[in-house]
Amino acid sequence: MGRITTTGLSWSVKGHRLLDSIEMAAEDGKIVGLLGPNGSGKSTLLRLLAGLRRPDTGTVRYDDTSLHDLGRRVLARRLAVVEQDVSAHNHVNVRQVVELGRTPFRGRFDALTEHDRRIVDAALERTDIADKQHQSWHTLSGGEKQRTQLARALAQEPQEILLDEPTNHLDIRHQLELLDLLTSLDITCVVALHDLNLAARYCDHIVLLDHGQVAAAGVPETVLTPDLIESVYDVNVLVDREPTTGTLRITYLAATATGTTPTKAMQLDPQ
Ligand SMILES: Nc1ncnc2c1ncn2[C@@H]1O[C@H](COP(=O)(O)OP(=O)(O)OP(=O)(O)O)[C@@H](O)[C@H]1O
Repeated sequence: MGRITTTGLSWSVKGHRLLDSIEMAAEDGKIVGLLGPNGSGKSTLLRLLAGLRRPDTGTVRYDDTSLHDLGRRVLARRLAVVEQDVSAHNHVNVRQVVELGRTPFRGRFDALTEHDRRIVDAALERTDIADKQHQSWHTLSGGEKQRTQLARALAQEPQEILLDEPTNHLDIRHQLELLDLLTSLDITCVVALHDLNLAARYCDHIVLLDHGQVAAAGVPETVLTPDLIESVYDVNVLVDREPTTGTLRITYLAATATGTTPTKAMQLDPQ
């Protein structure tokens, strides 16, 4: 089991409604993509799903239990969160960061067991970061930090993972590997993404946010249409299928919003 649902979820700051009546469902073992322009509410929604913010109205449910009724420790044992701005881990190496994933299963002063160590080894291998396990966290590249954070999440052996733009620092191979890995796991994933082609290829279900509201939700074919993409992102696109795999393919043609059209001054001087 690992179903996440929300009903009527709203959240405001200083009178500004940043999320408005969000209804969404992430079914067991599926990958749900949260899409939307900058500031549309993806990270905020992930924080509400993680219980890091309390909604003004509405409920988040894990299976049939509301987040409010799940104890912190129970939640920590089933839910992993991979945040966008990774908090600093000072004076620790990669392996020690990944070992943090075992914290919810240990007593405060308990040493890691052999079982814990095997899980940490497997997580380091699966995320291709094992060769850096003794390197200091603060010396890692952005992509290595992201892979380490994912390894920590996997070491938690969660039923659900929330990921905020987990591919933004990754090179192309590691982007594909990360999403292939998520696909291969039997874990419910809610993942904020900017790359519509990655979303089309890997997500079972997409929730498209616009100004804190759900503009559309469904399988990639029904959400990633030229009309919806233009109305939410102000970009003209061509949507077709990649001929060898048949995957939906989005080609960006031009920004349509007046504010984002290149001005004369931004264009190359022909002389
Ligand atoms: N604590 C806060 N106080 C004031 N405004 C906030 C707060 N948290 C979020 N916001 C605003 O809410 C909006 C949604 O932010 P959020 O980070 O959820 O967007 P996002 O879709 O994740 O954007 P991005 O793609 O840029 O990461 C933004 O306009 C942001 O400035």
